[in-house]
Amino acid sequence: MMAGSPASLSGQDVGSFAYLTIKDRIPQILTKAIDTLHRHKNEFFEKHGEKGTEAEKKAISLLSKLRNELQTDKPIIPFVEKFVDTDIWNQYLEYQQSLINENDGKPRWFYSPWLFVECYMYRRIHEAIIQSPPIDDFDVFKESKEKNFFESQESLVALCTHLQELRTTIEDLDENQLKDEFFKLLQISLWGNKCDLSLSGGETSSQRTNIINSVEELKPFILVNDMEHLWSLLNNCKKTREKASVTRVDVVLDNSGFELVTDLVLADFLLCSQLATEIHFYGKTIPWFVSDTTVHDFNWLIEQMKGSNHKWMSKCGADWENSIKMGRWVYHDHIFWTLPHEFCVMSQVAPDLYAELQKAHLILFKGDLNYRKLTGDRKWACTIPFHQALRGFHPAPLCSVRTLKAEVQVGLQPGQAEQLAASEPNWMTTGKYGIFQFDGPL
Ligand SMILES: O=P(O)(O)OC[C@H]1O[C@](O)(CO)[C@@H](O)[C@@H]1O
Ligand SMILES: [Mn+2]
Repeated sequence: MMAGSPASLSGQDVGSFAYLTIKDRIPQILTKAIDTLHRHKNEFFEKHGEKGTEAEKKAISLLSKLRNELQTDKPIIPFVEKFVDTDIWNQYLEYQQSLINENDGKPRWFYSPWLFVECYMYRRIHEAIIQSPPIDDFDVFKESKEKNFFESQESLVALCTHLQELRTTIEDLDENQLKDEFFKLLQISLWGNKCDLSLSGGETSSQRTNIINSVEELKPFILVNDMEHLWSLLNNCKKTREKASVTRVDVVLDNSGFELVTDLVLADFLLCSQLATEIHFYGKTIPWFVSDTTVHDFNWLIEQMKGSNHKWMSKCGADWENSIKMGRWVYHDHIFWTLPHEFCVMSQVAPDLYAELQKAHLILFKGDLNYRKLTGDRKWACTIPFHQALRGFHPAPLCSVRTLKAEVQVGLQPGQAEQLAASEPNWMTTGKYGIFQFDGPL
């Protein structure tokens, strides 16, 4: 731990959101994963015969064992199955062990940092699956991610229609109108983050109302609003860039389904408004926090949209496929995103990724988990500056776009947190509030 940084959020604090997540939400997610495997039994048999049935049983028994370890607060055990990140994970487990001063103290579910044990849980789900060939490429969360997409159809159609209309008039917009549109699509992408499936324990959390009409009403719930900085930065790039030179915006993606579409709509707008010339996306290499985007989800969603019988939705799908083909959109994978590390160690743990991010003019970090990793998921006072909480993580100008779902928030005005807490004790964890929090030279 770096000197001067506060303790990590953890299940030690009985009654905290971290505690309740480990006690209730995580076991619920495990139970759901087990149930999903069970329901796919016939499919595994049809595909692989007896071997498929055996694999299903094995995966279920590994997950049941995991749930039992968690519920009885057993020590965190090392990973056994060889995978690209197994050694790094096991080293991290040793590091967590080294932080414990007691003799023979072992990292445990309710004792260790919440960020660590929650990431560990998802990595163990992955281990259970890869230990169970031939179903070792099964994504236990795929179904819920797809359901979220289908249940949000109406709102997505409205969003795609809005984007396509905007594209036909974009040339005629003056600077102020363009800025208004930029702000609108940013806010849609922010509120898209309400729809993750991990907070709801894997239950559906789709977008059923037309989000475009809600943007104005939701404005009072934005606690930190640095949208103006994002505009000045990108508008400046646009005005000063030479012909053929690049303005690159990187988006560290969060959830698939509705949220992903809001991110892609924003990305589309950034290119057609010429606020950016290139967009780079980062997704997860393994199924993560239920709804996080993997490359399969990314491609699946674009394919689905392309095949939609709604004219504008299918146009979006086709345009986006083309952006990828032309290299204006680039998708990146990196194992770092599914490690438990705080971002302040990225330059040491994943220097290649850090170097990649340094090429961006602006990085958007979507979602709550990314915010927890940006700030280290620590008990910061709500008023300490964001820059300080980043503890040296400054690859490029960056902005967190997240709705609040964990008890960490920095950079608030004095008194702001107290005022919120007085009227709403759970203001930090319901996803009702959101932030655009920027760090970078102004
Ligand atoms: O998809 P997001 O916005 O990263 O949110 C995932 C969130 O789910 C939770 O883990 C709940 O378990 C949050 O606390 C966590 O940060
Ligand atoms: Mn997520």
